[in-house]
Amino acid sequence: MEKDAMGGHVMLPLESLSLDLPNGGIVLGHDKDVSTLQDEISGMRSRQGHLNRRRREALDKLIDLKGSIRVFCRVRPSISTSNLKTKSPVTIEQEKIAVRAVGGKKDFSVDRVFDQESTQDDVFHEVKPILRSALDGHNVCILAFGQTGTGKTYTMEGTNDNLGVVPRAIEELFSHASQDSSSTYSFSISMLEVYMGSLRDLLAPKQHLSRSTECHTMCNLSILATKSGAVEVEGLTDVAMPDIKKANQWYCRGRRSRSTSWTNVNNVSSRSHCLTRITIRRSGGVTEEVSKLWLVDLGGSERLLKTGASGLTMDEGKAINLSLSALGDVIAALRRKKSHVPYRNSKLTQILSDSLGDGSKVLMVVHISPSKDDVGETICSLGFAKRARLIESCREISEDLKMLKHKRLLELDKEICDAEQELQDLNKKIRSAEVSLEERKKVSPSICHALSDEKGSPRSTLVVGHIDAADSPQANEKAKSRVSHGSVPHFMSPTECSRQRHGIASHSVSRPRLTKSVNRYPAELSGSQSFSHSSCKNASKARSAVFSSGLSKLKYLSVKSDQINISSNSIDSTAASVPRRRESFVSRPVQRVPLHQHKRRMSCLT
Ligand SMILES: Nc1ncnc2c1ncn2[C@@H]1O[C@H](COP(=O)(O)OP(=O)(O)OP(=O)(O)O)[C@@H](O)[C@H]1O
Repeated sequence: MEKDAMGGHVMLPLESLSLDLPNGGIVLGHDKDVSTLQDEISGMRSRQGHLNRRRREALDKLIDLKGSIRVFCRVRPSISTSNLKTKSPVTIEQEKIAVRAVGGKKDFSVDRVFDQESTQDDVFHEVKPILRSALDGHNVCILAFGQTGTGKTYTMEGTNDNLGVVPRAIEELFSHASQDSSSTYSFSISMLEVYMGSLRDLLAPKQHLSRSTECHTMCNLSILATKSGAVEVEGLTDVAMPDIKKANQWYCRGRRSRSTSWTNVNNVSSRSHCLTRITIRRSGGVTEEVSKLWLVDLGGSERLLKTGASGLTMDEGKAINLSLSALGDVIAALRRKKSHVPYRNSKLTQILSDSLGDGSKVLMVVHISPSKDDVGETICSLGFAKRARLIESCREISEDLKMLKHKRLLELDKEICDAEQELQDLNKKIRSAEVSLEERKKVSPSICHALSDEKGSPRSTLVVGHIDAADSPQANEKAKSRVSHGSVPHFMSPTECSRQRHGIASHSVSRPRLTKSVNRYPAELSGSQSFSHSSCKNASKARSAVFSSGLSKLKYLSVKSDQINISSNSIDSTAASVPRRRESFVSRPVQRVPLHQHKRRMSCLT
C-alpha cells in the first residue's frame, strides 16, 4: 500500500484488494464493478422477495392448521403457604387439564397448558409466531382472561425482572424491523381502558385529563366502523414509536394512567379492561400495509356472594362480566363460523371486531388458580375456554389424522425456519453488497478512468477514499432508516391471593400505586402531530387502507421535542381527501360514566 500525492488517497493494487467486511458476505474483488454489484443486489433482492412470500405462506398455513383462534391456559403458582400443604385440585396432562370438584372430575382441553413452573419465556415463545403474522399484515389479538388475581397482568405486563408479553412483543417488533431489509416498518401505540362501558384514553395529553369537559370527552370516545369492516376509536391518541426506548416510555405511561384509576376504585383488582394497540405500517416498494396488534389485559371480577360487593363495586363487576360474556359469544360464533357474530353487544367486542374475525389471528390465555378455594371459579374460566374452542373439542379427530397434522406442522415449521435462516444470510449479503457499492460509487470516475487502460479492460489499481465499511455514512443511514419507523354472573371471584392482597391493602396506610401516579407525565414524553397516508394499491389491502385513512382523524403524536403539541395542521391532505364512509355502532354501553364523575367516585373511595 502506498500514499500518493492525490489528496492523500490510498493506492491499492486491485488484485490485493479484498475487504474483510464485518458482516461477511460479499468481498470487494477487482472483478466487481458497479454494474456487477448492482446486478448482484437486484438478484438477491428478488430472491429475498421470493423467500419472504414462501415464509409468509408457510406461516399462514401453519397458523390456520393450528387454528386462527387459539386458547392457552396458564396456572398461577401457589402463593399461600397453607395451600402448599393441600393437594391442588388442578392436574395437567399435556393439552388437558383436569379439575377435581364436588360433583366429580371435570376435563378440559386447550391448545397449550403452562403449568405453575412455566416462565415468561415459555409463554412468549408460543406468542412469537402470532406476532410474525401481525408484521405480515394480519390483525392480531392477544387476550389475557381469568379470575381476579390469577396472573393476567403478570402475563401481559410482567415485572421488571420478568417482562411480560407486551414489552417483549415491542422488543420483538423492533428487532424484526431492524433485520428485515426488504421492508420499512413504523409503529405507533394507543392505550385505552374500557370502564363500565365507557372508553378512556390512557395516553391522552395531560392537559386534557385535567379539565372536566375534556375528561368527559376522553371517557366517551365513539367507535366508528366503515362498510369494509375496519374499526376506529374516534379521537384516540396514537403515538409514534420511533425507537424501543420511546415505545417503552409510552407503554409505561399508559400503564401508570391505568393503575391510578383502578387503584383508586379498588385496591385489589383492575376494574376495567386495558387495551394496548400497536399499529404496524409496513411498506415494501410502492405498497403500504397497515395492521393492528391488540394486547388486552381483561378485567377480573368478584362474585357478589363471596365478596359482599355492593354499589359501585357490584356495578363494575356486572359491567366486566357482561362484556366478558359478550366476548365469549363472539369467539364462539367465530369458531362455529356463524354468519352473524354479535360484536355489538359490548364496547369491548365492538373495538376488537376487525381483529377477531376473518383473516385475524386470536390468542386467548386463560388464567386459573391452583387453589382448592378457587375451584368453582377455575371451572367457570375453563368453561369459558371450552366455549371458545367448542368446535374443536366436539369434533375429536382420529389418531391417524392427528399424526398427519403433527407431521404437516413440523414440515411447515421447518420450511419457515429454513426460509428465515436463508433470509438472514441474504440480508447480511445485501447489506455488505450495498456498502461495497457505495464505496465503489465514491471512487472518483476520472481517477478510475485514468487508471484504466481503456474502457472495459481490467484495471490494475483502484483508488479508495477510505475502506472502513462499518463507518460508511450510507451504511449507517440505511441501518437507521430500516427502523424509521340481574345478578352478577357467578363467573369469577377473587382468588385467595387477591383476597390476601385485599387484606394487606385494607390495612395499609400508604398507597404505593397512587404514589406512583404523581408526576406521571415525564417531560421527555412529548410530540407534535404528524400523519402521512399512503394509499394501498390492491383490493386485498382495502381494509388496511380504510383503517389508515381513519387514522388521519386521530391525534397522532410523534416524539420530537419536550412539549406535547397537538394541532390538526399537519394532517396529510391526501388522507383528508380520501372519502370516508363511516357508520357508528348504535349499541348502548352497559352504563355511561363521565370521567369527571368516574374520577370523583374513585377519589371518594380513597
Ligand atoms: N406465573 C406467575 N409467577 C409468579 N407470580 C405470579 C404469576 N402469576 C401471578 N403472579 C403474582 O400473583 C399476583 C396476582 O397477579 P396479577 O395481579 O397479575 O393478577 P390479575 O389476574 O391481573 O388480577 P386482577 O384481575 O386483579 O388485575 C401478583 O403478585 C403476581 O406477581
